[in-house]
Amino acid sequence: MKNTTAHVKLPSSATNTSRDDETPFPTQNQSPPSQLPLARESLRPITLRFEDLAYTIKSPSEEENGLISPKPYTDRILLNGVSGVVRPGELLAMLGPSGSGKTTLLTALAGRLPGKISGSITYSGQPFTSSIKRKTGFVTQDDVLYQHLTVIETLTYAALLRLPKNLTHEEKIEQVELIITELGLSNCRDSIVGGPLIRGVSGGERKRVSIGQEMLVNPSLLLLDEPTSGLDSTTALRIMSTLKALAREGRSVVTTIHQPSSRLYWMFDKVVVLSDGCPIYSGQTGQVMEYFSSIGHVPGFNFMNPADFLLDLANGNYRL
Ligand SMILES: Nc1ncnc2c1ncn2[C@@H]1O[C@H](COP(=O)(O)OP(=O)(O)OP(=O)(O)O)[C@@H](O)[C@H]1O
Repeated sequence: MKNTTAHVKLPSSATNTSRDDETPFPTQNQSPPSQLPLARESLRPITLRFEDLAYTIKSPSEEENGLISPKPYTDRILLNGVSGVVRPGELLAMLGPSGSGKTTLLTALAGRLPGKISGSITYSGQPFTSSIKRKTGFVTQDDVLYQHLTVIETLTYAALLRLPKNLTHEEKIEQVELIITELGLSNCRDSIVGGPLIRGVSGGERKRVSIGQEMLVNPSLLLLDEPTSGLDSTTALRIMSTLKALAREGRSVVTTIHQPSSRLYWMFDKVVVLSDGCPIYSGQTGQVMEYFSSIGHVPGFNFMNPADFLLDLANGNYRL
């Protein structure tokens, strides 16, 4: 869906980009070690920084007044001037209406967007390389899992395929066991994953299996597309608590999310709010309301879920 209503366009100078950008978030790495050592290998923290990202695609021209356009293709801007930073230990959420560009931005950050992206994306100051790719986990919206395999079989096959050859078979199995415990999958470890025609694990467990597949390689950067979609609010909260714990172990975690409850919203350290590919806010979660009230936008009633307020803004339901 494309948002056609006028929305709050903020000049880039007005867009809040974390005032305390340079303050590292306290992570558990400074005290207890990570629970998920990839065969005793420690995490290498990644600071993900994206600045002034813009992405345009060529899309087939539409007819105007019944006349075929002289140009077969027109430029369509999917991202425009998006900036942000996520540090080890932080959980950043991308919010916005359907079609606002969240998946496009996440795919860009995962180094998987085809074509040219202008602006810069750096990973601890470096461009995207195969070494960064190895340290990045990417959980897509539509996970592909074999419906006849059990949870433990799914993760074991993924471990045997993805973990480096220098690990022994026992070490790979050890890694699978750690993930099963870490992600709370012990109760369903021997249940089949299932699919549209075969009843298997629950939606929340299935999501955790998808996250587990990416956790196998002990990623320093974890990117997730709508990990809570289709889940009830309690299960969504449990998944987000898991992601927050993974972040606090020293990972940088970025997730897209559609309509978080206020309990979920307050779990994020930072948010990027997109409207038609443009950022209307990028910064600390706790400063959102203060920022918008400083430029004349206040929620219609007290105790409004800040995420609902942000989505209203992104949909153009508030004007100056
Ligand atoms: N390769 C493409 N070709 C044409 N249009 C595209 C392409 N990729 C994305 N789009 C369009 O770009 C816009 C942003 O898509 P994107 O999937 O990033 O949105 P989103 O915010 O993640 O939406 P949702 O919440 O519904 O998943 C949409 O209008 C989509 O149709």
